[in-house]
Amino acid sequence: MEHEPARPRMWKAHGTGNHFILIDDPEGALDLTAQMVARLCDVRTGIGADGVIRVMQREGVWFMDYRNADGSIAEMCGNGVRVFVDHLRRRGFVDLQVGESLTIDTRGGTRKVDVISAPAFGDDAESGVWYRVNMGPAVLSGLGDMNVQVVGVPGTFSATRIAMPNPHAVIVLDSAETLRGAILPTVDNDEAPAPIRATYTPAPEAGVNLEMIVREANMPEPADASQPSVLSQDGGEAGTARGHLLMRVLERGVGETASCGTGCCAAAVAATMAASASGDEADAVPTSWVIDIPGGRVVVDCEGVVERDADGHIRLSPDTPVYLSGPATPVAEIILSAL
Ligand SMILES: N[C@H](CCC[C@H](N)C(=O)O)C(=O)O
Repeated sequence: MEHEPARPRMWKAHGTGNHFILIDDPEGALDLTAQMVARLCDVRTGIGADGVIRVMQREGVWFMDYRNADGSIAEMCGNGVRVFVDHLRRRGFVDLQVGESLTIDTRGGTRKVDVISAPAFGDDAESGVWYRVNMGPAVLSGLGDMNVQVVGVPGTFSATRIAMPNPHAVIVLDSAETLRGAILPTVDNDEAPAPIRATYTPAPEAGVNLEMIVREANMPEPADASQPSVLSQDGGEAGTARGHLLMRVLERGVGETASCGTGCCAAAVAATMAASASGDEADAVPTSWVIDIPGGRVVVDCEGVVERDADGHIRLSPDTPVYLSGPATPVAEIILSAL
């Protein structure tokens, strides 16, 4: 008797509202097409997700095969890395306790992930765990060479473009109210109806993720100086100046999402560059940022990433990594009926 090939097992999980379908494929046997990814991610006729993560191994190393909701391939996904490692732990693929680390592989290179205790301001009572990811160095791809217009936000904004290594354009808005007023499509920007499309001049050839940030004057409670930093658990500098950002994001290949990990890293680096350029005393420039996105809160640490060369010009260190810390939350195991 002929047997149907076993269907791959799938799960749904999110990292601060950036939601993913995980497909177990340890042997890398599945032929995952762009069309399959797009069908799974369709919120009406599929499961609905911002992206698909195929859980596989390459030469004995766990590899995050990440795809955007439209089926396109991205180099990296910061929230995805946390969700990926959390899934490996829950499935028993790895044995990893708080205080331990795992190095995984992605198209953007290897990433070391520490399992840490959730900080006091995290809302992760269930697991009590956060993940802190070494996201590698940020690369400056352009400063003031791209203008951005967003529907609902008056004016034209000069972008700070940063590769993490996926491409990001960060613009700074003046207030939380302005940020709330932005109208963003829920599909890839190029596919959106013209009246709600964000405009990039010049248009980025391989697309771009857009981050809109607002710097808040005050730290959120209770994440003030009296709280232990999630960063200090791994040698982060006690007394590092901290800042607070609000952010919304328009993801390449997806549309507006509730969170973007690589985008938060790009935003933190851009905010540190802006604070350095505004002439703040070096030790008052925040290098650790609490970032509130619509789907929750993450922390980005970029100590030593923004440097000044001998002529006083701001540049990014090619060797110093950016760290992203945040939660990972399982949602469901999926049994497909159709698709
Ligand atoms: N749409 C992005 C990839 C998703 C990254 C994001 N979800 C994250 O958490 O880093 C891109 O095409 O570059």
